[in-house]
Amino acid sequence: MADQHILDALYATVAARKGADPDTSYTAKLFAKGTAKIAQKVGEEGVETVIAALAETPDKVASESADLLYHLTVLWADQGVKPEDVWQILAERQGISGITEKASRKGD
Ligand SMILES: N=c1c2ncn([C@@H]3O[C@H](COP(=O)(O)OP(=O)(O)OP(=O)(O)O)[C@@H](O)[C@H]3O)c2ncn1[C@@H]1O[C@H](COP(=O)(O)O)[C@@H](O)[C@H]1O
Repeated sequence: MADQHILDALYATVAARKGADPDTSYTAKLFAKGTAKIAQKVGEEGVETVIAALAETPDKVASESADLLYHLTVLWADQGVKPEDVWQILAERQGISGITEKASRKGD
């Protein structure tokens, strides 16, 4: 457990809430509302993070970022995306400059 990333642990908790009682679990309530609501929450938390950056404090950016990451893990579980799928993509990108990658897409 010590070397498990907190997002992996959060994902495991979130995924285990599928089918749980919406009266006692906020995550179960989101799953019951469905993909559109879950995706909407990710968008809202993203916007709240942007607002915190533009008009509030670094502490608020951190707490909105935590809300965003939590809702993103709910979206992953809803979509059947596992954290390791995302980690794999990030690992494959390591060492590849975003500028180089963008240039390789020119003409797509
Ligand atoms: N990390 C979180 C987490 N971060 C934010 N939130 C909830 O996300 C909600 C976001 O706030 P909002 O004001 O947008 O919520 P709201 O107004 O009720 O949203 P609407 O659905 O009405 O749009 C709040 O209710 C927060 O409590 C979280 N809820 C749960 N977790 C984790 O998920 C675990 C399981 O939680 P339950 O499913 O509730 O047992 C917890 O132990 C935590 O580890």
